[in-house]
Amino acid sequence: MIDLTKSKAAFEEAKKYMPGGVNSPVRSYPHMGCPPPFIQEAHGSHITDIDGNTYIDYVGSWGPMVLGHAHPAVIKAIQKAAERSTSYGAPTVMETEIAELIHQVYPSIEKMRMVNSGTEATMSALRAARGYTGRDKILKFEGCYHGHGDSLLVKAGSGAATFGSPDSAGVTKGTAKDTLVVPYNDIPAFTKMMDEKGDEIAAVIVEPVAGNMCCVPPVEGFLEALRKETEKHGTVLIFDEVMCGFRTTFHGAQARYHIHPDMTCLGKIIGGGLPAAAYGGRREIMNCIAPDGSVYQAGTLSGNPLAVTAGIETLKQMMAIPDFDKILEKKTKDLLTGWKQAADKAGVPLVCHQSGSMFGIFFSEKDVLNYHDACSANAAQFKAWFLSMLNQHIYLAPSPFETLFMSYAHSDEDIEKTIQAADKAMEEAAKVK
Ligand SMILES: Cc1ncc(COP(=O)(O)O)c(C=O)c1O
Ligand SMILES: N[C@H](C=O)CCC(=O)O
Repeated sequence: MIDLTKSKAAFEEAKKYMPGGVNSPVRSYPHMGCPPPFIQEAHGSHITDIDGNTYIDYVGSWGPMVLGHAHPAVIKAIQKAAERSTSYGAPTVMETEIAELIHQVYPSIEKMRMVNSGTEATMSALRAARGYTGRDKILKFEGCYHGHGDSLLVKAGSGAATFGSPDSAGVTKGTAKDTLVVPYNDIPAFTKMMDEKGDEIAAVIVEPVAGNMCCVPPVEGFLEALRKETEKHGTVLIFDEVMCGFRTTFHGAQARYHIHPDMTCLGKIIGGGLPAAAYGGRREIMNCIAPDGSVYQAGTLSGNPLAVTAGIETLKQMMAIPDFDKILEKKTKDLLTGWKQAADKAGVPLVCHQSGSMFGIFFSEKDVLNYHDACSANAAQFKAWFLSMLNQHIYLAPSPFETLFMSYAHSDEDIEKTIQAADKAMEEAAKVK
């Protein structure tokens, strides 16, 4: 068993001053039966806690650390930028540089605006879509998480699902009534809703690869149906690629599935581990944003020079490695193949999902296509698996609703060690019904 004495004490102290002792709920290790390791530092594929335990990390700060932690080139670029000041609140050339870079990789993003979090990106994209169409309603999918904006905390995934509060308290009935919800991957339910209400719906927002009910890729025809129906009804189609952007493929889910959304939200990787996100899309829609148009959206720290520098350096490092996304996809596949073999050996039914370098497993006999299926997976087996992996120094997300991430820094040796640990962890899961 790993020793978490110092983390336990730090957690108790933190709980005196912060709700749940954390600044984001899932970090509190809900229902996992151990305190969260409090982190000291992280390098490459490894993360170390204040008790001195070092783990192989598959959380990667929930996605951004695609190059691994403390990548030397990214750190150097941030240090140099910091010497020139940490914020200007005024335009810089580097903001145009990152917008051009992103446009190159995501041609559907003709114009974009930088913000500080994925939450701001989706919230602002929805406001833009409402301003552009003059409509109030939006449609989202059950189990998808788009950050904690009021209108999106309806049937939400991620921590909202983990804590059993997918419909958050504090969201007014008035706000919630404008959010329509349909099961993910359910083409008939979606088409029916669009037939009935399509002309009132400003935007359909979707995680094109869902990553907040663990990892659930779209079924064949789902994203195509979204594109077809939104076009028919003059509804803005928003791809929330905050998580799956640069991971499903370097060019996102929109390239993998050949769908051109009207708007895209990005985050995580584009800040290189610092707070940055962006929303953008068709020029005609983005021209509605102030100061060009009447949809207001602003930010004191938007386009922050440290975050933009870290983002540009991260993207450039990724672009400099041929087949970067394919390399990560292969590492991920190798890992999941080993986990599946471990599960088969232990007689544990396991469903493995992957999209590029994002991945997840379900303790389930049948495939998982939506939030209902994800909720039906065996939570007790997940807990046994998770604790065994942690005790073997493998750092996974402490919830069956979260996705895991591979980084370039993960070596073959890391993957081999993680597969060996899975042998024992699956045996532990097998003991639980
Ligand atoms: C798909 C998706 N959209 C939006 C968000 C919100 O981003 P943030 O946590 O940066 O506000 C997240 C993650 O939290 C996410 O996974
Ligand atoms: N699933 C969330 C984002 O992707 C995890 C981040 C958080 O809630 O802290």
